Amino acid sequence: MSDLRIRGLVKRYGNVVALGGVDLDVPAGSRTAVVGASGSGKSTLLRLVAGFEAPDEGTIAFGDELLAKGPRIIPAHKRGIGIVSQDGALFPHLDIADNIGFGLPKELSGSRDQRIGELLDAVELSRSLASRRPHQLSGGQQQRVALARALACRPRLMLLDEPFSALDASLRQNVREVVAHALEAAGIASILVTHDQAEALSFADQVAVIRHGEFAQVGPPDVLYLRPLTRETAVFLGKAILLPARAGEGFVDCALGRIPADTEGKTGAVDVMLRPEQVLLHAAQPSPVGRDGRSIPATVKTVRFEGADCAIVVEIADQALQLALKLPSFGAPKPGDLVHLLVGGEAHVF
Ligand SMILES: Nc1ncnc2c1ncn2[C@@H]1O[C@H](COP(=O)(O)OP(=O)(O)OP(=O)(O)O)[C@@H](O)[C@H]1O
Repeated sequence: MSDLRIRGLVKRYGNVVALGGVDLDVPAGSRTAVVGASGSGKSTLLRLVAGFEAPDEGTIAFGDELLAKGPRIIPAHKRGIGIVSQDGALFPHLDIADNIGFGLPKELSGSRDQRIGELLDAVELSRSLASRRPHQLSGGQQQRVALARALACRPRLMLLDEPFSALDASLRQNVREVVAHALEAAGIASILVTHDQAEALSFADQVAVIRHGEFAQVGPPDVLYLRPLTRETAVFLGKAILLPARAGEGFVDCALGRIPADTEGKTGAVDVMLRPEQVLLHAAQPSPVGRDGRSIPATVKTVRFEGADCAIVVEIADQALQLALKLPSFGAPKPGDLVHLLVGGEAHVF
């Protein structure tokens, strides 16, 4: 199986540059997520890869096979690419078996039922649902049928266009895991477009952050989350604590004391980023460790219960600095409590 290679892809709509020259490699069997705000160019990229539209410039290829070279394109139905859209787009007048069977080659007639059964298994749906119509299934079940239908023709790439966005939060995670597992089992590469950062980070091996038609950063999810190239990407991907600091070799001095950091040759005044979950909170000891030690005394200002976690604001007294943290609700402190802050892991230096 070949990798998908996108080079210098440009798409304009009149004066609007929807894609400003993007490069992307999607290795065979891997999962890529493209995440960006509304209007950033996600759907445009998907439409060009699917073959629904032609680029103005650039190439899309599988190995040596060119799918698009500027406006000259291979049509969508000859690309071997499957698509699952936001609403699943199942045929309402066909039952589930026929919806899935729609994608199967005609010559398969004898083993058709067997294959439909296997596809239902692959997306973890009971075979007993085969005779129902789409409206007799839940939203999550419908999306799994949509995936089964798209898997039926054994595509070399699956495009997932916000397929989980209409589902409620707990179901979304479950369907996402089923989809990821089914794609992995079938060895099919995928591109998920989403505006949901957590979804992108948890689904993919590779995440591309798109902004104004260009990739701000492409890489493994943990690298993007912990080592974003810019502050903008840092705050787009999750809550961030941004602090001024002075960098030495492998560490920084900041309001949270001296902490290890990926300084990579940078010295002097820098900005650093920590994720809130890196700041751990301990009940104050009888003799607090001072700023020159490893933990920093602080006062809890507010605690907001959010279920499993709670949002806590602490103030580092002598710095008049407030930090917003996230902690497990179980055993959380109360407003007014004196606590110690201890940083886990490295700070990221910009
Ligand atoms: N057919 C079109 N004609 C004119 N402009 C378009 C067309 N399609 C997209 N655009 C513009 O191109 C830009 C990128 O649009 P695109 O739909 O790719 O964004 P998106 O990231 O998918 O947004 P959303 O998350 O809201 O779906 C936007 O500025 C949009 O207005």
